[in-house]
Amino acid sequence: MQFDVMRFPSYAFDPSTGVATFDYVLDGPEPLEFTETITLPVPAEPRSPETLHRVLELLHVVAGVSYYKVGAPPRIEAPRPVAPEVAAWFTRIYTDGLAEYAYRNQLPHVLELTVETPGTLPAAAPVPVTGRPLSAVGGGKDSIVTLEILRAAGLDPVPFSVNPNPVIENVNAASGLPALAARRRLDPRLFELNKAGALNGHIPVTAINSLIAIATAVWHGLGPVVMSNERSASDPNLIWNGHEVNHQWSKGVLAEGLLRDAVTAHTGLVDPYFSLLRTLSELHIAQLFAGHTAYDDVVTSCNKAFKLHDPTARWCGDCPKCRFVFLAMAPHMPRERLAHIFGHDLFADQAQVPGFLELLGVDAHKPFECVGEAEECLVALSMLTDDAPVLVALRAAVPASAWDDASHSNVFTPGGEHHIPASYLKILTDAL
Ligand SMILES: CC(=O)N[C@H]1[C@@H](OP(=O)(O)OP(=O)(O)OC[C@H]2O[C@@H](n3ccc(=O)[nH]c3=O)[C@H](O)[C@@H]2O)O[C@H](CO)[C@@H](O)[C@@H]1O[C@H](C)C(=O)N[C@@H](C)C(=O)N[C@@H](CCC(=O)O)C(=O)O
Ligand SMILES: Nc1ncnc2c1ncn2[C@@H]1O[C@H](COP(=O)(O)OP(=O)(O)OP(=O)(O)O)[C@@H](O)[C@H]1O
Repeated sequence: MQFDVMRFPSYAFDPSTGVATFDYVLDGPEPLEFTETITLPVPAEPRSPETLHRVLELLHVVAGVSYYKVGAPPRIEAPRPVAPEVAAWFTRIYTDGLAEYAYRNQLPHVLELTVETPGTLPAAAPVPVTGRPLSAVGGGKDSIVTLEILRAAGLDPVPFSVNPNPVIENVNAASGLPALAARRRLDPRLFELNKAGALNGHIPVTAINSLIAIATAVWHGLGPVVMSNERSASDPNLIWNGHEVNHQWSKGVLAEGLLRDAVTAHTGLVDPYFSLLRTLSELHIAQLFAGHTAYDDVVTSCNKAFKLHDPTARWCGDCPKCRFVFLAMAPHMPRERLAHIFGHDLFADQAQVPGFLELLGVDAHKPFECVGEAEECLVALSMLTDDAPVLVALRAAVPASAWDDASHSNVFTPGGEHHIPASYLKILTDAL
Protein backbone atom coordinates (compact mmCIF):
# COMPACT_ATOMS: atom_id res chain seq x y z
CA MET A 1 0.00 0.00 0.00
CA GLN A 2 1.45 3.35 -1.09
CA PHE A 3 0.09 6.67 0.22
CA ASP A 4 1.11 10.27 -0.52
CA VAL A 5 -0.44 12.22 2.32
CA MET A 6 -2.61 11.89 5.44
CA ARG A 7 -5.59 14.26 5.70
CA PHE A 8 -8.18 15.04 8.37
CA PRO A 9 -11.40 15.81 6.41
CA SER A 10 -13.79 16.62 9.28
CA TYR A 11 -14.89 16.05 12.82
CA ALA A 12 -18.35 16.32 14.40
CA PHE A 13 -19.62 16.53 17.96
CA ASP A 14 -23.17 15.95 19.22
CA PRO A 15 -23.60 17.53 22.68
CA SER A 16 -26.85 15.65 23.30
CA THR A 17 -25.05 12.27 23.23
CA GLY A 18 -21.40 13.25 23.84
CA VAL A 19 -20.42 11.46 20.62
CA ALA A 20 -17.49 12.88 18.65
CA THR A 21 -16.50 11.40 15.28
CA PHE A 22 -13.10 12.05 13.72
CA ASP A 23 -12.48 11.34 10.02
CA TYR A 24 -9.12 10.46 8.46
CA VAL A 25 -7.91 9.72 4.92
CA LEU A 26 -4.68 8.13 3.79
CA ASP A 27 -4.60 9.54 0.28
CA GLY A 28 -2.93 7.92 -2.70
CA PRO A 29 -3.76 5.74 -5.72
CA GLU A 30 -6.06 3.63 -3.51
CA PRO A 31 -7.12 5.89 -0.61
CA LEU A 32 -8.18 4.52 2.77
CA GLU A 33 -10.80 6.25 4.95
CA PHE A 34 -11.26 5.81 8.71
CA THR A 35 -13.57 7.17 11.40
CA GLU A 36 -12.78 7.05 15.12
CA THR A 37 -15.64 7.54 17.60
CA ILE A 38 -15.09 8.96 21.07
CA THR A 39 -18.03 9.30 23.46
CA LEU A 40 -17.66 11.72 26.36
CA PRO A 41 -19.80 11.39 29.50
CA VAL A 42 -22.63 13.95 29.19
CA PRO A 43 -22.69 16.39 32.14
CA ALA A 44 -25.89 17.48 33.92
CA GLU A 45 -24.77 21.08 33.37
CA PRO A 46 -22.52 21.36 30.31
CA ARG A 47 -19.82 24.07 30.50
CA SER A 48 -17.51 25.88 28.08
CA PRO A 49 -18.67 24.56 24.66
CA GLU A 50 -16.16 26.76 22.79
CA THR A 51 -13.20 25.52 24.83
CA LEU A 52 -14.41 21.94 24.47
CA HIS A 53 -14.43 22.33 20.67
CA ARG A 54 -10.89 23.64 20.81
CA VAL A 55 -9.74 20.54 22.74
CA LEU A 56 -11.55 18.28 20.26
CA GLU A 57 -9.71 20.00 17.40
CA LEU A 58 -6.43 18.95 18.99
CA LEU A 59 -7.71 15.43 19.66
CA HIS A 60 -8.70 15.07 15.99
CA VAL A 61 -5.07 15.38 14.91
CA VAL A 62 -3.46 13.46 17.77
CA ALA A 63 -5.81 10.44 17.59
CA GLY A 64 -4.85 10.13 13.91
CA VAL A 65 -1.61 8.31 14.83
CA SER A 66 -3.48 4.97 14.94
CA TYR A 67 -4.38 5.37 11.25
CA TYR A 68 -1.19 7.07 10.06
CA LYS A 69 0.77 3.96 11.04
CA VAL A 70 -1.13 1.80 8.52
CA GLY A 71 0.74 3.42 5.62
CA ALA A 72 3.29 5.96 6.92
CA PRO A 73 2.83 8.52 4.09
CA PRO A 74 5.63 11.09 3.72
CA ARG A 75 3.28 14.06 4.33
CA ILE A 76 0.66 14.95 6.95
CA GLU A 77 -1.69 17.91 6.37
CA ALA A 78 -3.33 19.05 9.60
CA PRO A 79 -6.84 20.46 9.02
CA ARG A 80 -6.79 23.97 10.47
CA PRO A 81 -4.50 26.89 11.40
CA VAL A 82 -2.93 26.61 14.86
CA ALA A 83 -0.43 28.49 17.02
CA PRO A 84 3.27 27.62 16.41
CA GLU A 85 3.46 25.67 19.72
CA VAL A 86 0.59 23.47 18.54
CA ALA A 87 2.12 22.79 15.12
CA ALA A 88 5.44 21.88 16.76
CA TRP A 89 3.68 19.53 19.20
CA PHE A 90 1.78 17.78 16.39
CA THR A 91 5.13 17.11 14.71
CA ARG A 92 6.61 15.65 17.92
CA ILE A 93 3.54 13.40 18.39
CA TYR A 94 3.99 11.93 14.88
CA THR A 95 7.79 11.63 15.11
CA ASP A 96 8.90 11.00 18.72
CA GLY A 97 5.53 9.46 19.60
CA LEU A 98 5.88 6.98 16.73
CA ALA A 99 9.63 6.42 17.14
CA GLU A 100 9.29 2.82 18.39
CA TYR A 101 7.00 2.05 15.44
CA ALA A 102 9.50 3.69 13.04
CA TYR A 103 12.42 1.74 14.55
CA ARG A 104 10.69 -1.64 14.54
CA ASN A 105 9.41 -1.20 10.97
CA GLN A 106 12.66 0.43 9.77
CA LEU A 107 10.91 3.61 8.54
CA PRO A 108 13.48 6.38 9.18
CA HIS A 109 11.43 8.99 7.28
CA VAL A 110 8.81 8.93 10.07
CA LEU A 111 11.33 10.52 12.43
CA GLU A 112 11.91 13.36 9.95
CA LEU A 113 8.22 14.26 9.32
CA THR A 114 6.84 17.77 9.74
CA VAL A 115 3.09 18.05 10.27
CA GLU A 116 1.95 20.80 7.86
CA THR A 117 -0.66 23.32 9.00
CA PRO A 118 -2.66 25.74 6.77
CA GLY A 119 -1.62 28.95 8.52
CA THR A 120 -0.94 30.29 11.99
CA LEU A 121 -3.31 31.37 14.77
CA PRO A 122 -2.41 33.63 17.71
CA ALA A 123 -2.45 32.02 21.17
CA ALA A 124 -5.89 32.00 22.87
CA ALA A 125 -6.76 34.34 25.79
CA PRO A 126 -6.17 32.78 29.25
CA VAL A 127 -8.98 30.66 30.78
CA PRO A 128 -8.48 29.78 34.49
CA VAL A 129 -8.94 26.15 35.63
CA THR A 130 -10.57 26.04 39.07
CA GLY A 131 -12.55 22.80 39.51
CA ARG A 132 -12.13 19.52 41.37
CA PRO A 133 -9.19 17.49 40.02
CA LEU A 134 -10.00 14.88 37.37
CA SER A 135 -7.67 12.01 38.21
CA ALA A 136 -6.88 9.63 35.32
CA VAL A 137 -7.18 6.00 36.47
CA GLY A 138 -5.42 3.23 34.52
CA GLY A 139 -5.99 0.38 36.98
CA GLY A 140 -2.36 0.22 38.13
CA LYS A 141 -0.51 1.25 41.27
CA ASP A 142 0.46 4.74 40.09
CA SER A 143 -3.00 6.18 39.59
CA ILE A 144 -4.16 4.62 42.88
CA VAL A 145 -1.36 6.47 44.69
CA THR A 146 -2.39 9.77 43.06
CA LEU A 147 -6.08 9.27 43.84
CA GLU A 148 -5.29 8.57 47.49
CA ILE A 149 -2.95 11.58 47.82
CA LEU A 150 -5.63 13.89 46.37
CA ARG A 151 -8.32 12.36 48.57
CA ALA A 152 -6.20 12.67 51.72
CA ALA A 153 -5.64 16.35 50.92
CA GLY A 154 -9.42 16.88 50.83
CA LEU A 155 -9.52 17.78 47.12
CA ASP A 156 -12.44 15.44 46.32
CA PRO A 157 -10.91 13.96 43.14
CA VAL A 158 -13.07 12.57 40.33
CA PRO A 159 -11.63 9.29 38.91
CA PHE A 160 -11.67 9.25 35.11
CA SER A 161 -10.92 6.52 32.59
CA VAL A 162 -11.08 5.88 28.88
CA ASN A 163 -12.71 2.53 28.08
CA PRO A 164 -12.69 1.27 31.67
CA ASN A 165 -12.41 -2.52 31.67
CA PRO A 166 -13.29 -4.72 34.68
CA VAL A 167 -9.87 -4.00 36.25
CA ILE A 168 -10.46 -0.25 36.22
CA GLU A 169 -14.09 -0.65 37.31
CA ASN A 170 -12.94 -2.75 40.27
CA VAL A 171 -10.25 -0.21 41.21
CA ASN A 172 -12.87 2.56 41.11
CA ALA A 173 -15.21 0.44 43.24
CA ALA A 174 -12.42 -0.15 45.77
CA SER A 175 -11.83 3.61 45.95
CA GLY A 176 -15.54 4.20 46.68
CA LEU A 177 -15.38 7.39 44.57
CA PRO A 178 -17.99 8.00 41.82
CA ALA A 179 -16.10 7.91 38.50
CA LEU A 180 -16.50 9.32 35.00
CA ALA A 181 -15.82 7.28 31.87
CA ALA A 182 -15.33 8.04 28.18
CA ARG A 183 -15.56 5.47 25.39
CA ARG A 184 -13.17 5.24 22.48
CA ARG A 185 -13.89 3.07 19.43
CA LEU A 186 -11.16 2.61 16.84
CA ASP A 187 -12.38 2.16 13.28
CA PRO A 188 -12.90 -1.64 12.93
CA ARG A 189 -11.28 -1.40 9.49
CA LEU A 190 -7.96 -0.94 11.30
CA PHE A 191 -8.18 -4.44 12.75
CA GLU A 192 -9.03 -5.93 9.33
CA LEU A 193 -6.01 -4.21 7.82
CA ASN A 194 -3.81 -5.41 10.69
CA LYS A 195 -4.98 -8.99 10.08
CA ALA A 196 -4.15 -8.54 6.38
CA GLY A 197 -0.58 -7.56 7.31
CA ALA A 198 -0.67 -3.74 7.24
CA LEU A 199 2.13 -1.82 8.96
CA ASN A 200 1.48 -1.74 12.71
CA GLY A 201 3.17 -0.73 15.93
CA HIS A 202 3.12 1.26 19.12
CA ILE A 203 1.41 4.66 19.38
CA PRO A 204 1.58 7.48 22.00
CA VAL A 205 -1.65 6.44 23.70
CA THR A 206 -1.18 8.62 26.79
CA ALA A 207 -1.43 11.77 24.66
CA ILE A 208 -4.79 10.57 23.34
CA ASN A 209 -6.15 9.59 26.77
CA SER A 210 -4.90 12.91 28.18
CA LEU A 211 -6.80 15.00 25.62
CA ILE A 212 -9.97 12.95 26.19
CA ALA A 213 -9.55 13.63 29.92
CA ILE A 214 -9.05 17.38 29.32
CA ALA A 215 -12.14 17.49 27.05
CA THR A 216 -14.20 15.76 29.76
CA ALA A 217 -12.88 18.07 32.48
CA VAL A 218 -13.67 21.19 30.45
CA TRP A 219 -17.21 20.05 29.62
CA HIS A 220 -17.95 19.10 33.26
CA GLY A 221 -16.40 22.21 34.82
CA LEU A 222 -13.68 20.05 36.41
CA GLY A 223 -9.90 20.18 36.28
CA PRO A 224 -6.96 20.19 36.34
CA VAL A 225 -6.42 16.74 34.88
CA VAL A 226 -3.98 14.95 37.18
CA MET A 227 -1.86 12.16 35.72
CA SER A 228 0.41 9.66 37.48
CA ASN A 229 3.43 9.57 35.20
CA GLU A 230 6.70 8.95 36.96
CA ARG A 231 10.27 10.21 36.57
CA SER A 232 11.60 7.18 34.69
CA ALA A 233 8.99 7.47 31.89
CA SER A 234 11.23 10.14 30.36
CA ASP A 235 14.14 7.70 29.83
CA PRO A 236 14.64 6.43 26.25
CA ASN A 237 14.99 2.73 25.44
CA LEU A 238 17.68 3.27 22.81
CA ILE A 239 19.09 5.71 20.26
CA TRP A 240 18.43 4.98 16.56
CA ASN A 241 19.69 7.15 13.66
CA GLY A 242 20.48 9.86 16.20
CA HIS A 243 16.91 9.86 17.60
CA GLU A 244 15.76 8.74 21.03
CA VAL A 245 13.31 5.83 20.89
CA ASN A 246 11.12 5.78 24.02
CA HIS A 247 8.21 3.34 24.36
CA GLN A 248 6.73 5.65 27.00
CA TRP A 249 7.37 8.90 25.10
CA SER A 250 3.96 10.48 25.67
CA LYS A 251 4.26 9.74 29.42
CA GLY A 252 7.58 11.64 29.64
CA VAL A 253 8.11 15.09 31.10
CA LEU A 254 9.04 16.61 27.74
CA ALA A 255 5.80 15.38 26.16
CA GLU A 256 3.87 16.66 29.19
CA GLY A 257 5.34 20.16 28.77
CA LEU A 258 4.65 20.18 25.02
CA LEU A 259 1.04 19.05 25.57
CA ARG A 260 0.49 21.69 28.26
CA ASP A 261 1.88 24.46 26.05
CA ALA A 262 -0.16 23.35 23.04
CA VAL A 263 -3.41 23.06 25.02
CA THR A 264 -2.86 26.47 26.61
CA ALA A 265 -2.03 28.08 23.25
CA HIS A 266 -5.09 26.57 21.50
CA THR A 267 -7.69 26.80 24.31
CA GLY A 268 -6.36 29.36 26.79
CA LEU A 269 -6.66 26.82 29.68
CA VAL A 270 -4.03 27.69 32.31
CA ASP A 271 -2.31 24.75 34.04
CA PRO A 272 -4.89 22.28 32.69
CA TYR A 273 -2.79 19.13 33.09
CA PHE A 274 0.19 17.76 34.98
CA SER A 275 1.57 14.61 36.52
CA LEU A 276 1.52 14.64 40.33
CA LEU A 277 4.10 11.83 40.59
CA ARG A 278 6.58 13.27 38.08
CA THR A 279 9.41 13.77 40.60
CA LEU A 280 9.15 10.22 41.98
CA SER A 281 10.81 6.99 40.88
CA GLU A 282 8.72 3.86 40.29
CA LEU A 283 10.36 2.36 43.38
CA HIS A 284 9.21 5.30 45.47
CA ILE A 285 5.65 5.07 44.06
CA ALA A 286 5.62 1.34 44.85
CA GLN A 287 6.60 2.19 48.43
CA LEU A 288 3.67 4.64 48.67
CA PHE A 289 1.32 2.07 47.12
CA ALA A 290 2.27 -0.43 49.83
CA GLY A 291 0.50 1.82 52.36
CA HIS A 292 -2.88 1.15 50.69
CA THR A 293 -4.04 -2.44 51.21
CA ALA A 294 -7.64 -1.78 50.03
CA TYR A 295 -6.64 -2.33 46.39
CA ASP A 296 -4.71 -5.62 46.76
CA ASP A 297 -7.49 -7.70 45.15
CA VAL A 298 -7.91 -5.40 42.16
CA VAL A 299 -4.73 -3.42 41.33
CA THR A 300 -3.32 -4.56 37.97
CA SER A 301 -0.48 -3.02 35.97
CA CYS A 302 0.10 -5.86 33.48
CA ASN A 303 -0.58 -4.50 29.97
CA LYS A 304 -2.06 -7.82 28.83
CA ALA A 305 -5.08 -7.03 31.01
CA PHE A 306 -5.68 -3.89 28.90
CA LYS A 307 -5.70 -5.42 25.42
CA LEU A 308 -8.79 -4.60 23.35
CA HIS A 309 -9.20 -8.27 22.39
CA ASP A 310 -8.79 -11.27 24.76
CA PRO A 311 -7.39 -9.43 27.80
CA THR A 312 -6.13 -11.39 30.82
CA ALA A 313 -8.21 -10.95 33.99
CA ARG A 314 -5.24 -9.59 35.98
CA TRP A 315 -1.43 -10.08 36.06
CA CYS A 316 -0.10 -12.55 33.47
CA GLY A 317 2.91 -13.21 35.72
CA ASP A 318 5.32 -13.59 32.80
CA CYS A 319 6.05 -10.23 31.10
CA PRO A 320 8.47 -7.32 31.70
CA LYS A 321 5.78 -5.21 33.36
CA CYS A 322 4.79 -7.99 35.80
CA ARG A 323 8.44 -8.66 36.63
CA PHE A 324 9.22 -4.98 37.09
CA VAL A 325 6.27 -4.18 39.35
CA PHE A 326 6.87 -7.37 41.38
CA LEU A 327 10.50 -6.33 41.94
CA ALA A 328 9.55 -2.71 42.72
CA MET A 329 6.91 -3.71 45.29
CA ALA A 330 8.94 -6.54 46.86
CA PRO A 331 11.07 -4.44 49.27
CA HIS A 332 7.97 -2.75 50.68
CA MET A 333 5.71 -5.63 51.67
CA PRO A 334 5.77 -9.24 52.94
CA ARG A 335 6.22 -11.85 50.16
CA GLU A 336 2.83 -13.41 51.01
CA ARG A 337 1.03 -10.12 50.31
CA LEU A 338 2.97 -9.64 47.07
CA ALA A 339 2.20 -13.18 45.86
CA HIS A 340 -1.46 -12.58 46.75
CA ILE A 341 -1.59 -9.38 44.66
CA PHE A 342 0.01 -11.09 41.64
CA GLY A 343 -1.43 -14.58 42.06
CA HIS A 344 2.17 -15.82 41.51
CA ASP A 345 5.48 -15.70 43.40
CA LEU A 346 7.80 -14.66 40.59
CA PHE A 347 10.90 -15.04 42.82
CA ALA A 348 10.16 -18.77 43.13
CA ASP A 349 10.16 -19.31 39.36
CA GLN A 350 13.66 -19.79 37.87
CA ALA A 351 12.26 -19.27 34.36
CA GLN A 352 11.91 -15.57 35.24
CA VAL A 353 15.68 -15.05 35.69
CA PRO A 354 16.50 -13.96 32.07
CA GLY A 355 13.64 -11.44 32.12
CA PHE A 356 14.80 -9.97 35.43
CA LEU A 357 18.37 -9.72 34.08
CA GLU A 358 17.04 -7.72 31.13
CA LEU A 359 15.38 -5.29 33.57
CA LEU A 360 18.64 -5.04 35.53
CA GLY A 361 20.40 -3.94 32.34
CA VAL A 362 22.57 -7.06 32.15
CA ASP A 363 23.24 -7.75 28.43
CA ALA A 364 20.19 -5.94 26.97
CA HIS A 365 18.56 -2.55 26.41
CA LYS A 366 15.52 -1.54 28.50
CA PRO A 367 12.58 -3.58 27.12
CA PHE A 368 9.92 -1.81 25.01
CA GLU A 369 7.48 -1.84 27.90
CA CYS A 370 6.27 0.45 30.66
CA VAL A 371 9.10 -0.37 33.08
CA GLY A 372 11.48 1.68 35.23
CA GLU A 373 15.22 2.19 35.01
CA ALA A 374 17.84 -0.52 35.52
CA GLU A 375 19.12 1.51 38.49
CA GLU A 376 15.74 1.24 40.23
CA CYS A 377 15.79 -2.53 39.71
CA LEU A 378 19.29 -2.78 41.17
CA VAL A 379 18.30 -0.76 44.22
CA ALA A 380 15.22 -2.95 44.72
CA LEU A 381 17.40 -6.07 44.46
CA SER A 382 19.89 -4.63 46.94
CA MET A 383 17.05 -4.09 49.44
CA LEU A 384 15.99 -7.75 49.28
CA THR A 385 17.97 -9.99 51.61
CA ASP A 386 16.23 -13.39 51.53
CA ASP A 387 17.35 -16.43 49.54
CA ALA A 388 14.45 -16.94 47.13
CA PRO A 389 15.82 -18.93 44.13
CA VAL A 390 15.49 -16.09 41.61
CA LEU A 391 17.12 -13.55 43.93
CA VAL A 392 20.12 -15.85 44.48
CA ALA A 393 20.57 -16.22 40.71
CA LEU A 394 20.25 -12.47 40.09
CA ARG A 395 22.78 -11.55 42.80
CA ALA A 396 25.27 -13.93 41.23
CA ALA A 397 24.80 -12.44 37.74
CA VAL A 398 24.99 -8.71 38.53
CA PRO A 399 28.53 -7.30 38.03
CA ALA A 400 30.25 -6.07 41.21
CA SER A 401 30.54 -2.49 39.88
CA ALA A 402 26.75 -2.22 39.60
CA TRP A 403 26.26 -2.66 43.36
CA ASP A 404 28.39 0.37 44.05
CA ASP A 405 26.26 2.49 41.69
CA ALA A 406 23.10 1.25 43.41
CA SER A 407 24.41 2.22 46.85
CA HIS A 408 24.76 5.85 45.67
CA SER A 409 21.35 5.95 44.07
CA ASN A 410 18.82 8.73 44.67
CA VAL A 411 15.73 6.71 43.79
CA PHE A 412 13.98 7.68 47.03
CA THR A 413 14.83 11.38 46.66
CA PRO A 414 12.21 13.30 44.66
CA GLY A 415 13.76 15.32 41.86
CA GLY A 416 13.93 16.31 38.23
CA GLU A 417 11.88 18.54 35.98
CA HIS A 418 8.13 18.73 36.61
CA HIS A 419 5.04 20.86 35.89
CA ILE A 420 3.28 20.47 39.25
CA PRO A 421 1.56 23.72 40.36
CA ALA A 422 2.76 25.00 43.76
CA SER A 423 -0.41 24.07 45.69
CA TYR A 424 -0.26 20.47 44.43
CA LEU A 425 3.50 20.23 45.04
CA LYS A 426 2.85 21.01 48.72
CA ILE A 427 0.24 18.22 48.84
CA LEU A 428 2.72 15.79 47.32
CA THR A 429 5.50 16.81 49.69
CA ASP A 430 3.20 16.43 52.71
CA ALA A 431 2.28 12.90 51.52
CA LEU A 432 5.89 11.65 51.34
C1 LIG B 1 -2.47 -3.34 25.75
C2 LIG B 1 -1.21 -3.14 24.98
O1 LIG B 1 -0.15 -3.10 25.57
N1 LIG B 1 -1.33 -3.00 23.69
C3 LIG B 1 -0.19 -2.76 22.81
C4 LIG B 1 -0.04 -3.93 21.87
O2 LIG B 1 -1.26 -4.09 21.16
P1 LIG B 1 -2.01 -5.46 20.99
O3 LIG B 1 -2.19 -5.73 19.57
O4 LIG B 1 -1.28 -6.52 21.74
O5 LIG B 1 -3.41 -5.22 21.71
P2 LIG B 1 -4.40 -3.96 21.70
O6 LIG B 1 -3.95 -2.88 22.63
O7 LIG B 1 -5.70 -4.56 22.00
O8 LIG B 1 -4.42 -3.34 20.26
C5 LIG B 1 -5.05 -3.95 19.15
C6 LIG B 1 -4.63 -3.20 17.91
O9 LIG B 1 -5.12 -1.87 17.94
C7 LIG B 1 -4.09 -0.96 17.69
N2 LIG B 1 -4.34 0.24 18.49
C8 LIG B 1 -4.67 0.11 19.81
C9 LIG B 1 -4.91 1.24 20.55
C10 LIG B 1 -4.80 2.48 19.95
O10 LIG B 1 -4.99 3.54 20.59
N3 LIG B 1 -4.48 2.56 18.64
C11 LIG B 1 -4.22 1.45 17.89
O11 LIG B 1 -3.92 1.57 16.70
C12 LIG B 1 -2.79 -1.65 18.06
O12 LIG B 1 -1.71 -1.20 17.30
C13 LIG B 1 -3.12 -3.10 17.78
O13 LIG B 1 -2.81 -3.37 16.46
O14 LIG B 1 0.96 -3.67 20.92
C14 LIG B 1 0.71 -2.48 20.11
C15 LIG B 1 1.84 -2.38 19.12
O15 LIG B 1 3.07 -2.26 19.74
C16 LIG B 1 0.67 -1.26 21.07
O16 LIG B 1 0.45 -0.08 20.34
C17 LIG B 1 -0.46 -1.48 22.07
O17 LIG B 1 -0.41 -0.41 23.00
C18 LIG B 1 -1.70 0.17 23.27
C19 LIG B 1 -1.85 1.41 22.38
C20 LIG B 1 -1.75 0.59 24.72
O18 LIG B 1 -2.77 1.03 25.20
N4 LIG B 1 -0.62 0.48 25.42
C21 LIG B 1 -0.44 0.94 26.79
C22 LIG B 1 -0.66 -0.18 27.79
C23 LIG B 1 1.00 1.44 26.88
O19 LIG B 1 1.88 0.90 26.23
N5 LIG B 1 1.25 2.47 27.66
C24 LIG B 1 2.57 3.02 27.82
C25 LIG B 1 2.61 4.49 27.48
C26 LIG B 1 2.82 4.71 26.03
C27 LIG B 1 2.73 6.19 25.70
O20 LIG B 1 3.73 6.78 25.23
O21 LIG B 1 1.68 6.78 25.88
C28 LIG B 1 2.98 2.93 29.29
O22 LIG B 1 2.11 2.80 30.15
O23 LIG B 1 4.18 3.05 29.54
N1 LIG C 1 -7.72 3.79 30.31
C1 LIG C 1 -7.20 4.90 30.84
N2 LIG C 1 -7.96 5.99 31.02
C2 LIG C 1 -7.45 7.12 31.55
N3 LIG C 1 -6.18 7.25 31.94
C3 LIG C 1 -5.39 6.19 31.78
C4 LIG C 1 -5.84 4.96 31.23
N4 LIG C 1 -4.80 4.08 31.21
C5 LIG C 1 -3.75 4.74 31.74
N5 LIG C 1 -4.10 6.00 32.10
C6 LIG C 1 -3.25 7.00 32.71
O1 LIG C 1 -2.12 7.16 31.89
C7 LIG C 1 -0.96 7.25 32.69
C8 LIG C 1 -0.02 6.13 32.33
O2 LIG C 1 -0.62 4.86 32.56
P1 LIG C 1 0.07 3.68 33.39
O3 LIG C 1 -0.48 2.40 32.87
O4 LIG C 1 1.53 3.86 33.45
O5 LIG C 1 -0.43 3.99 34.88
P2 LIG C 1 -1.12 3.16 36.00
O6 LIG C 1 -2.09 2.21 35.40
O7 LIG C 1 -1.68 4.09 36.98
O8 LIG C 1 0.08 2.46 36.77
P3 LIG C 1 1.07 1.30 36.40
O9 LIG C 1 2.34 1.98 35.94
O10 LIG C 1 1.23 0.55 37.64
O11 LIG C 1 0.43 0.52 35.29
C9 LIG C 1 -1.39 7.22 34.14
O12 LIG C 1 -1.51 8.54 34.59
C10 LIG C 1 -2.74 6.57 34.09
O13 LIG C 1 -3.56 7.05 35.10
